[in-house]
Amino acid sequence: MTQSLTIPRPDDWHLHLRDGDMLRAVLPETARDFGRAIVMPNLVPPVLTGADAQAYATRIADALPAGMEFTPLMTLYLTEETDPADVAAAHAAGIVTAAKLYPAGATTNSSSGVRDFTKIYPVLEKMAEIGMPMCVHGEVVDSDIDIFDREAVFIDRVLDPIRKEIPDLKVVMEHITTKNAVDYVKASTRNLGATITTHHLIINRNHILAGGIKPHYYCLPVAKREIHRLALRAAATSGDPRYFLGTDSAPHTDANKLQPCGCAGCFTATNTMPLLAHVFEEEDALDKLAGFASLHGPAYYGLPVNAGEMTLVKHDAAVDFPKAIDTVEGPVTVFDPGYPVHWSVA
Ligand SMILES: NC(=O)N[C@@H](CC(=O)O)C(=O)O
Ligand SMILES: [Zn+2]
Ligand SMILES: [Zn+2]
Repeated sequence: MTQSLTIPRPDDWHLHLRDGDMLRAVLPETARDFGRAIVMPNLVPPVLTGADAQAYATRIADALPAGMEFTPLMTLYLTEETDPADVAAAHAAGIVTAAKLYPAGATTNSSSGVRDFTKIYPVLEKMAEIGMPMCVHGEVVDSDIDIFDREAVFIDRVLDPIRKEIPDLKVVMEHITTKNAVDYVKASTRNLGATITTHHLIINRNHILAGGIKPHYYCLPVAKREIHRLALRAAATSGDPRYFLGTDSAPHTDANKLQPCGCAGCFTATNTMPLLAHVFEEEDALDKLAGFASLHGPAYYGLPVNAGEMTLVKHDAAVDFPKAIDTVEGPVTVFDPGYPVHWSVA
């Protein structure tokens, strides 16, 4: 029996497109399925100013293959030196949609991020005033905090104080990985949403570590215990509009992943929508996929839903996805859920 599901064309509310040859290789993987994406600013050097964002948006447009339609929603990388006036001007000009807070040292290319969060209060106040969302990588970096606790501690020590100080600031907790984050979002009354990745709905920390180390499952924030994965699945499939898809698809070449000190990131742009159909079907929640992937994100960001549609089809036979995509720098392995998937995009 062939089953199908049609939803409005989805968006990706957290994506790494990189630059140069890597951008050209990975952009079609996203543009094929997604209308828009919030494009992360953690390039080297980072996207710091409105002018940087404008230039990066142009490079993305130039890299888009003819005939594909895709709108990058640009972000600025917050530092202790970010100029509130530049942020406001770039937002008013429609160049940027949001600004991203990286605690310094928390993740890939975050060394220019923030150490003293009070230093960015002026820019956050300006963002609150103009209705510009702050996206946040929510992990503390203290070496005495266990890596599996870094998200929960960030909520208590950093995020909640910022939200209490600036309650009008619209916040998106990016790539949440814990029940603590799910509950924190659920308990909020306004100005808080969260993105959830595809891979955190599929893997827990056993998948990374049991039976041999799996570098392709290593990302940040690192996948947690099973109770957290289950909380994320419940949130994503609940229909609650505060949770929406942000794949955090983060391409690194195999050469950079398969190292004594390998890079963090899972590359899911290629097969995210079939994987989500699989997950939502398992949760008996296929009727909630449109909300999670296509409706809640635009509603939170105050943008229209995409005009087009996507149809997902379930096949009797398992579907083959590419194992890797080729780039000039070498192959980038596509996330493998470790089980057969029967869904594809029509
Ligand atoms: N998620 C990751 O593991 N990696 C991301 C950075 C990030 O989103 O934290 C990357 O840029 O590679
Ligand atoms: Zn991150
Ligand atoms: Zn990311």
